[in-house]
Amino acid sequence: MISLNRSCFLSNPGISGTRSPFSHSQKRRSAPLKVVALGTNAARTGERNGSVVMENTAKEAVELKSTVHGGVKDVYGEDTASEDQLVTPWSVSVASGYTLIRDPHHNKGLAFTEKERDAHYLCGLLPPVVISQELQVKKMINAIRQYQVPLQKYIAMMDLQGRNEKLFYKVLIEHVEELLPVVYTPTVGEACQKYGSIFTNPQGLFISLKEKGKILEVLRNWPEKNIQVIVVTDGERILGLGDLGCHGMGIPVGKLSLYSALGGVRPSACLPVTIDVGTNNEKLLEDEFYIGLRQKRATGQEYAELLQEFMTAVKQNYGEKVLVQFEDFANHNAFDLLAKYGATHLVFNDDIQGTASVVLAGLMSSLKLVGGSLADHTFLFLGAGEAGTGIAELIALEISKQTNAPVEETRKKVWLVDSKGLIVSSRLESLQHFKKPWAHEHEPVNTLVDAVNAIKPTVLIGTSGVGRTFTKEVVEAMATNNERPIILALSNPTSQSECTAEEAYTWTQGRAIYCSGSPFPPVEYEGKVYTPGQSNNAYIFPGFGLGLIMSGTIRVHDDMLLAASEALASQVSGEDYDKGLIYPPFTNIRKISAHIAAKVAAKSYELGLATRLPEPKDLFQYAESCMYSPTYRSFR
Ligand SMILES: NC(=O)C1=CN([C@@H]2O[C@H](COP(=O)(O)OP(=O)(O)OC[C@H]3O[C@@H](n4cnc5c(N)ncnc54)[C@H](OP(=O)(O)O)[C@@H]3O)[C@@H](O)[C@H]2O)C=CC1
Ligand SMILES: CC(=O)C(=O)O
Ligand SMILES: [Mg+2]
Repeated sequence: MISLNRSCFLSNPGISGTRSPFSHSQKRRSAPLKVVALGTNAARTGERNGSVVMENTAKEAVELKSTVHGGVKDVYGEDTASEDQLVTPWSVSVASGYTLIRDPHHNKGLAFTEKERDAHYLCGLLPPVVISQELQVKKMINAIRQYQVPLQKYIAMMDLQGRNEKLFYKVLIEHVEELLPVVYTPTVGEACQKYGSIFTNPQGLFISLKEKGKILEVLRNWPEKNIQVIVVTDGERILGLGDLGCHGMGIPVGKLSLYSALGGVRPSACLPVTIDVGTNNEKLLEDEFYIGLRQKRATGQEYAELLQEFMTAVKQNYGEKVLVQFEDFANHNAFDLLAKYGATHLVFNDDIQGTASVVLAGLMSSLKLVGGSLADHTFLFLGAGEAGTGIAELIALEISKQTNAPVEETRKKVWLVDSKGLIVSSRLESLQHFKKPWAHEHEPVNTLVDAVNAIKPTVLIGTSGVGRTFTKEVVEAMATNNERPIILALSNPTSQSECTAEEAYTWTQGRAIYCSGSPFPPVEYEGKVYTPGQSNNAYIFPGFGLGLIMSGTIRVHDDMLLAASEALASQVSGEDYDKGLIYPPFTNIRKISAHIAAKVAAKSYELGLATRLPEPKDLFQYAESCMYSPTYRSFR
């Protein structure tokens, strides 16, 4: 085998003179290229058997260079490595035979044609029948439906992802409303809680304190080189389930599968990462199946240094334009990381910024049902952390843009309650920095129901992570003060929802405009069926990320979040409004994501933050054309 540097990979993957036994196939444009790591680093990759397959034809590789490639120069790191640095000796061959059907990027299972079976040494390795991908989808969804337990469905989907990636995405895209609750919230929450017990094949990259000093090397163990999006967690605030340590890996894996299914970012360009600095979850530390470091969380300088090394290595390995999405960090780190790396990297905090954008979109569209402008409303939050203050700030910013009032003024339309009661000026000294802008003049109020009665909000938003905190008394107070109370119970998973759909409709006699973070089924109340909406950042981040990537954006700007909100709100149809919905259905999510991507990219060009020039004429069409398709390719 011949070691491969990037320039020859991009210009001529069918390298002549290779000693691979399948070298004849390398001249074929659609042969599945296999990039193999050999030597010392490969030995450390263990369960990959030192061999991985990259999904790139020569044509695609050249296209990558000219389109959305993430600014990578020295893909394998060999050109820039100094003599004392270790490198991974990558080389290229063609996947075939047993390796091909064990390779999730290229495996088609029974859909390999006769011709492909002949050409790629598959004869005898598969039963005689050849079926279409459509039939495979039908078979898979039927199989998933047989499982009664959601976690079994999750395991079956993860197994499919590890076996046949294209089929996984085709099933997910074609049955998105049915399968989102399986691969994402609420089931992913249960999967994280039981991650050690259900763990079989590792997914994503685990970077623990043990890797301190060699994170760059660890990144280079990952088989894919053209990474465009990284979703990273340190597992400290997994949904509303608290510190799940290394078991938080389910979240980056789930979020990135939505990046591909909902936003069309190629799966090979996505990298899930869990930073393991320990856990303070005693139950996990005592759990014999726990997969992470068995120690208390590192904090302070030790934590900061690991994150700094990670962020530096990411930029060095993948370039300036790789998007790093922070996910489910605890708020004592999340705000600081966003502020620090927002100045030097393309970073996005989904819990602060993605959530803000999705909720603002819902509020914009809800005006069609309740009337008035945003400035006419009063907002009360239960929960003043990442999600709560993130949403609050974007609402204030939007009102400020609409009314030309300073944001310090428009913030006064928004009130927040935390675990100690209403945030008011007398508490200012003791408040965390992200709560301080919300400490308005008011006498202390201890309970949510008292806050509802005192503030008389038109919109009540739950971001507390604590279930059933919108009690009957609270919801009834909202219904007394408002003809159509807007009630958003955003906490995930379902068990943490501030109130159920049934409670919201029953306690308001069907008048509530209700959304939850995790989906609830329709509710029948006094002979009428009410369809609850889902207010989840999954509407935003896939399209938002696509917009950043396709425009080569180098920094995230708040105006892009506002653009994404407007784009999402514009996709709500008259039919949706008739049903009392303030979000469009997820069935159209790829179109919605393309609209969001186009508006985000347009804003980025306007702000001078996009580097992909010239700007495409039709950004919506361009977004659609960039999207990953899970349809099988033919191998010659
Ligand atoms: N639907 C969606 O798209 C999203 C949903 N979420 C969900 O939102 C929830 C919160 O996430 P996040 O903001 O990141 O978490 P944080 O930990 O940053 O914030 C939680 C906030 O809730 C407050 N709180 C906790 N318990 C109570 C209580 N009993 N009464 C009043 N306030 C309370 C905390 O108060 P104190 O500060 O005093 O401790 C804190 O202000 C999670 O369940 C998460 O799953 C998050 C992102 C997106
Ligand atoms: C949806 C999400 O990001 C959360 O609950 O944390
Ligand atoms: Mg999150």
